[in-house]
Amino acid sequence: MKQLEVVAAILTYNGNILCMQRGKGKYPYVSFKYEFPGGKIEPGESRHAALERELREEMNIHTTIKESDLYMTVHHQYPDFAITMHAFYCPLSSPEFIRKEHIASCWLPPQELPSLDWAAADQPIMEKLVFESKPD
Ligand SMILES: Nc1nc2c([nH]c(=O)n2[C@H]2C[C@H](O)[C@@H](COP(=O)(O)OP(=O)(O)OP(=O)(O)O)O2)c(=O)[nH]1
Repeated sequence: MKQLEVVAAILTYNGNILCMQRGKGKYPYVSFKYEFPGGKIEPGESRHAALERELREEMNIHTTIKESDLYMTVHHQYPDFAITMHAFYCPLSSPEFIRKEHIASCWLPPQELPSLDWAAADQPIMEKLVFESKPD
């Protein structure tokens, strides 16, 4: 079974989180799902360098990711492959980006994240963001 190692960014600005919608792809269960932008780590690449590269390539976002900003790692088994996904927290100083690969995007406050149709691997990350945003 193919095993992917993926990095993804929880991009935040003004208390909102950037949600990106994938287009149609090879696998129906990830097609059109919402996700955190990122992608596969290339051989020899560190996690933070991979994520910085993906954000530049996919969105023209130039930012620095620190290993200490790791928010959560999830393992998920899809029908045709398994992924390990490392999600990094990444506050932005500007909400500007170019949507090069996704078909839609939106900024949402954490409590509204469950209104979108997320990729299954993202579900635990999304739920943690919602939980941690609740007042005590
Ligand atoms: N980037 C990203 N990928 C995710 C997330 N959740 C999730 O299940 N994935 C899956 C979808 C893809 O099958 C895989 C790798 O992401 P990717 O963006 O490089 O995938 P891709 O297949 O579009 O890339 P490519 O092969 O065309 O280069 O991880 C997520 O939140 N962000």
